[in-house]
Amino acid sequence: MANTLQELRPASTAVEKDDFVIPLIDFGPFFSGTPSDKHAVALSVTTAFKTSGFLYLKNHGVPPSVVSQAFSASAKFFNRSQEQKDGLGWTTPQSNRGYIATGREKLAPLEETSGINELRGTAPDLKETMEIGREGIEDLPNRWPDHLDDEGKDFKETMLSFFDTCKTLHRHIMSAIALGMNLPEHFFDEYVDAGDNNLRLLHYPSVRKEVFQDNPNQVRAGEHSDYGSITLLFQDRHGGLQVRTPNGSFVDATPIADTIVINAGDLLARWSNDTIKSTRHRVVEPPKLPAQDSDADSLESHPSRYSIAYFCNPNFDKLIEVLPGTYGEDIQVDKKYPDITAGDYLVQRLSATI
Ligand SMILES: O=C(O)CCC(=O)C(=O)O
Ligand SMILES: [Fe+2]
Repeated sequence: MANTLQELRPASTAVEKDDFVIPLIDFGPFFSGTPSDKHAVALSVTTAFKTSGFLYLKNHGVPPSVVSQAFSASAKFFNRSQEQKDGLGWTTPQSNRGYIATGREKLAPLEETSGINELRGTAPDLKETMEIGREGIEDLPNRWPDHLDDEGKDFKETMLSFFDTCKTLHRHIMSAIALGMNLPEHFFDEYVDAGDNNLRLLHYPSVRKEVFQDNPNQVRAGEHSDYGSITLLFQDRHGGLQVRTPNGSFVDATPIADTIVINAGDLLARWSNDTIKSTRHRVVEPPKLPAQDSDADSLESHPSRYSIAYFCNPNFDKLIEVLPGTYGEDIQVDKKYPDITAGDYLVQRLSATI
């Protein structure tokens, strides 16, 4: 049995502050290792989700060239005129597709969404995003720029392919979670095969440093937890992502080349009867650079930052019932949540922030 302390220990540590650790996990053996290697990876992944709620993944099977192609198509998209982007605007939480201009969405913790309009006014998120949903849903078209020009056609092709690549990785990670929770490896397959996921391209425009000096509440993206099952986050090298530790302080989730930051969302926490944690995070002014890059520190503005978040969800029509093994008389834990369909849960959450 692979359940020894040694194998529970993740490969290495990516982020550490006080007792809070975000591991860097090598996913390679999950694909090609022995059954016991695979089990060890699964336990590392699940342990990370149960403790910090976050992990960094390497050897995840998404080639660096595929990631850089997605980043380059994203940068070209945000470089379009405001008029073209507004012409592809986001409309409703039900559709959750299209372009969202700076200041429209204000991410906030669930219990604070009532004050959201006030926050939107004083310190709007300094970001613009493009939301891409599952392709081919009747009445919910993606807002592609393919009718604009060839670059728009390339954008569509790149993003559809990236969506599928991420969808496959989602399935593998859910298999790892299943094994790590003593469920059959393919337990979640029927919950994730539809790919009701959301690909969000993010652009944090270049911003003058005095904006942060003048307003201590100013952030690039407000503190929040994600809504779905897991999020695959690809970040560029600029930094600014921070994760909240249990004592309420924040720790930098510093970019590590060729890794994906993966965090659990609220619906997975609920599904797991809160054995898995959905941890709050935010994006702030980038941290000061190391001495050798100090030239950039003397500039008046921070450069643009790009990131790509792939929000994974269970199929919208699936009923989410608290997972077996996370409650019951034998472990003396109550079932904390009633059943809800994934789609109903997610539309409720999205409606609160826009
Ligand atoms: O841009 C990032 O690094 C994080 C974005 C994020 O957390 C989100 O969009 O939910
Ligand atoms: Fe997030």
